[in-house]
Amino acid sequence: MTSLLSVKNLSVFYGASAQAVENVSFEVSPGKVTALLGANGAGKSSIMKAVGGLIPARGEIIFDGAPISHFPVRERVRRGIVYVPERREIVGELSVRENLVLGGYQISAAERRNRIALVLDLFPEIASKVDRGAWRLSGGEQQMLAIGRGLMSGPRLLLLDEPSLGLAPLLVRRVFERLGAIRSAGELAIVLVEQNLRMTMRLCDELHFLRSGRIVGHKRADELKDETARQQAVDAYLGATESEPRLETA
Ligand SMILES: Nc1ncnc2c1ncn2[C@@H]1O[C@H](COP(=O)(O)OP(=O)(O)OP(=O)(O)O)[C@@H](O)[C@H]1O
Repeated sequence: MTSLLSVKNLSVFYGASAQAVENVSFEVSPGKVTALLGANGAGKSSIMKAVGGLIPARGEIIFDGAPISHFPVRERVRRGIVYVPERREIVGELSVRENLVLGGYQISAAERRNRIALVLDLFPEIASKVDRGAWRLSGGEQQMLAIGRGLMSGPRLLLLDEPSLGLAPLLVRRVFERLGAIRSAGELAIVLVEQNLRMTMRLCDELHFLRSGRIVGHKRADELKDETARQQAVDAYLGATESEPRLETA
């Protein structure tokens, strides 16, 4: 299958000498979920932000056959790439609806109304609170709003940075259920950064393991179906030399 996203020899530097990502290459096919796994500081968010255009990077980023490295965020969003950041960054002072409108700032008013209806359909938890201040939502609801806002522009590639961060296990399950629904609905591809390996396994097709800014391993989800295989992958790619491994296998 032709790739939707092709990342080639991506490197990210913070300052002249601090290299956070080193020659990372991977492909994402339309409609597939790709996970980036690794301990804290491995470079996962930096890769996502570089693809989303939020930070500068070296290397090639090809989206839908076109090089996009020189495009600003706005143009990447227009082409269908949306980054949903790790800490949600919803605007608490605005209502749930207004937050969704922000996500659809590039589309027509009619399209925006349709998209809001679709998002609220997908996330009934926030549908009943659509005219309330977003600050009143629970952590899980805020995460749903952040994902919903990401969906407003009708993306073809959603970059989801730790959607389960700080959520109780039941809410993690709910968020992942909805991601499963988004996934089965169509051609939307997702690149997911997650610490929860078990949930990620259920959702994703491909997994890339990162350590110190490099991809050190790759598995298809079907190669990691049983606990032993998962543990072996964690030990081989993430475990021993990381000072602080933080990958939930349960
Ligand atoms: N704005 C920044 N300025 C300087 N260094 C940074 C900046 N952002 C990240 N880094 C460094 O780059 C490296 C990779 O960070 P990054 O946030 O990409 O890792 P991560 O795998 O997403 O970590 P986590 O799971 O903790 O979010 C780390 O060493 C981090 O300290």
